[in-house]
Amino acid sequence: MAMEIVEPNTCIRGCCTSKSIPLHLSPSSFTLLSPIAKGSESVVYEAILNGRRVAAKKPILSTSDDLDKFHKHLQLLCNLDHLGVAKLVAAHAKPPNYLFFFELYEAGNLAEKLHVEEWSPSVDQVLTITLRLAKALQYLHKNGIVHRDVKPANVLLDEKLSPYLADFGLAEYKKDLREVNLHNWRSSGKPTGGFHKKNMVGTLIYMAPEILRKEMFTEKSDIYSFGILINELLTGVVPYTDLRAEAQAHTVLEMNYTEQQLTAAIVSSGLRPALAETGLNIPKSLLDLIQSCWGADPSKRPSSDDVVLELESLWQLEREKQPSHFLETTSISRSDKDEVAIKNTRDYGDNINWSSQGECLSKKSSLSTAPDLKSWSRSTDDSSRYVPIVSCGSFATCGKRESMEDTHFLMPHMCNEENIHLFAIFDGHRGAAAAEFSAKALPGLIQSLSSTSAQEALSQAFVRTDLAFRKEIHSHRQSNRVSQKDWHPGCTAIASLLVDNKIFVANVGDSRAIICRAGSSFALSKAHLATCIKERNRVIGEGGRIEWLVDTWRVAPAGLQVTRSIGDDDLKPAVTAEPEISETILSPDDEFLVMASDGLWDAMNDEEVIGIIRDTVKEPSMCSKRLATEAAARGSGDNITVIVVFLRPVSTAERIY
Ligand SMILES: Nc1ncnc2c1ncn2[C@@H]1O[C@H](COP(=O)(O)OP(=O)(O)OP(=O)(O)O)[C@@H](O)[C@H]1O
Ligand SMILES: [Mn+2]
Ligand SMILES: [Mn+2]
Repeated sequence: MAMEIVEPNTCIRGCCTSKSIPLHLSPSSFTLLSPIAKGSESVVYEAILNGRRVAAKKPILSTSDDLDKFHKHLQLLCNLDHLGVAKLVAAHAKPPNYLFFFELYEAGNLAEKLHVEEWSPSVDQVLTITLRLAKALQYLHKNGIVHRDVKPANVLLDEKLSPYLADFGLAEYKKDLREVNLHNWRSSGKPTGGFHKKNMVGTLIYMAPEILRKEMFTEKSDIYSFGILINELLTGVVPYTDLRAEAQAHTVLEMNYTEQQLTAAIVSSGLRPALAETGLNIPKSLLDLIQSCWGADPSKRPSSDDVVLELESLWQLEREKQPSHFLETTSISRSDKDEVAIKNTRDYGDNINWSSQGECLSKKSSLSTAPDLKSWSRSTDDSSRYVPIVSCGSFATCGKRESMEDTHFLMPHMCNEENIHLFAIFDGHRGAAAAEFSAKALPGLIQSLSSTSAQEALSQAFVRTDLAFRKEIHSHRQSNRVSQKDWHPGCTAIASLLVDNKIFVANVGDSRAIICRAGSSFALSKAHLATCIKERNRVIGEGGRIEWLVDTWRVAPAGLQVTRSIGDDDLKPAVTAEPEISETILSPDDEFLVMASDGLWDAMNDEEVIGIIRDTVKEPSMCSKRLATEAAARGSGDNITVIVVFLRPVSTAERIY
């Protein structure tokens, strides 16, 4: 879509110009939709520009200095054009709207990908990503620009997971750096927004020692940050929070480093994040490269040209190793506890993107009625009530299985409501289609039902997700996009909705949720399995068949162990999507909530789960990761997804160090 350029194509002051990027936009050409992220210096929205989905970055402009900065930022962005740099597609530089429009990068930023989704890239992926980013840095440095804020949160990913360097809010031309360096630049280096703000000491951990000492900033400082970033990609660990690297972790953990102490240790004692371990197929020369990038002396660090050359040769070597690598991964065997009686069922609908189908439904339903989640709070109008302070994290792994059929989402502060949070896990069977669809469809449906009670909204949303998914499958079957006519994918679903001091848990299937209350476990849901007499009778009462198949009671003929689910078209209505819902009032006794798919509960009981969280650093995603890893180590053969939600504030020291 080519956008019209109105001449003269300049900003209102005349200082920004571009041949290809439109700088005049009529107010009707764009619409801001929901916010994607709130940074320290801007809010980023999903937006529509001339009918196309884009990201709109709206800087927070409060002083005339900020306005000067906006123009400088725009001048710089107008001059950038590189495959590895987030693309500016248009800008609006007139009062009252100052907006940058960028290409929308669907997979979000690299920090969230690593630490929220717990993505662990292969060495090959790390090399592909870092090579592209190194080329972007090389391009900037060649053009006399230093980025000054290189970190995973400022790397955006498209759906193919190709990286784009973003956020030029602190970037400067080298020629202007002298002046900037004289200015106490730290005043502009605020901690970063969103996920980071909650979890770490801002940008500090990516800053080169010379900057921490408040000396000159050069392009070699970008190289330092880049070294930290490569290592973070390889380890999946937020710098200086590593628990696996015994020696360093202990200094950092036990000494309760403050921001200043950490700075001092980086500057004077050469403290660095724990280096990735060679054991994991990581080439030694990559580790050498990281260490030379984060060396203390800037003049000894490689230039971006050097880094590109080195990464290019490593990437080549890795490519040559590829074939044998593939052989290794395909020889893993599959053991399907749930699906012994089910024919091989994967891949039939592989050309369909079930996530985006679900998302469509979610969008449609949330647009149809303006959500008013506050109404759930209003119904409990005791103003003196206790309200938990929530922090959440998750971890998901496919474990010993070949494919991942679990999905989940975390929506703290849903729709920007301070005290409303939604968390859910879906465990797919007979393929991942239903789980992928439901994880995207459910949030919008729940929002659209905010005019009813919280229980009713949950219940209706489950039922409607099920109906919509089965309708979708049906229509694909009709249009022959699903090649296998008797393919009936399904999933379990568990959703916890926190509204002020109440928690509502809706469940179908065998995922579970518990809270730790005054030190003991308290179940918020119960599993729906054919081994449970009440469920068995219900299924039979609704015309279903229960048989002893292979090793246990199952719903026939498909052989499903769970008696409630979303999808499973062939077993409806007996295998219902109507959830059981519990309502629990929270008090200061309640420490944390744990939700997990059966992969966890098969390997440990409630007390063990609570015990493990007790002796893990109080950071929810680390707790989730430890639980899942422990369950896998104990032999759980299934996909494992864990969500941990702390219901009381944990001190920064407990959380980070
Ligand atoms: N084009 C985009 N596509 C998708 N997501 C984006 C895009 N631009 C920004 N985001 C999201 O918004 C977040 C903040 O963007 P950005 O870093 O540009 O803002 P900022 O206010 O400068 O933040 P910071 O706090 O890092 O200074 C990013 O980390 C990313 O998650
Ligand atoms: Mn940023
Ligand atoms: Mn920024």
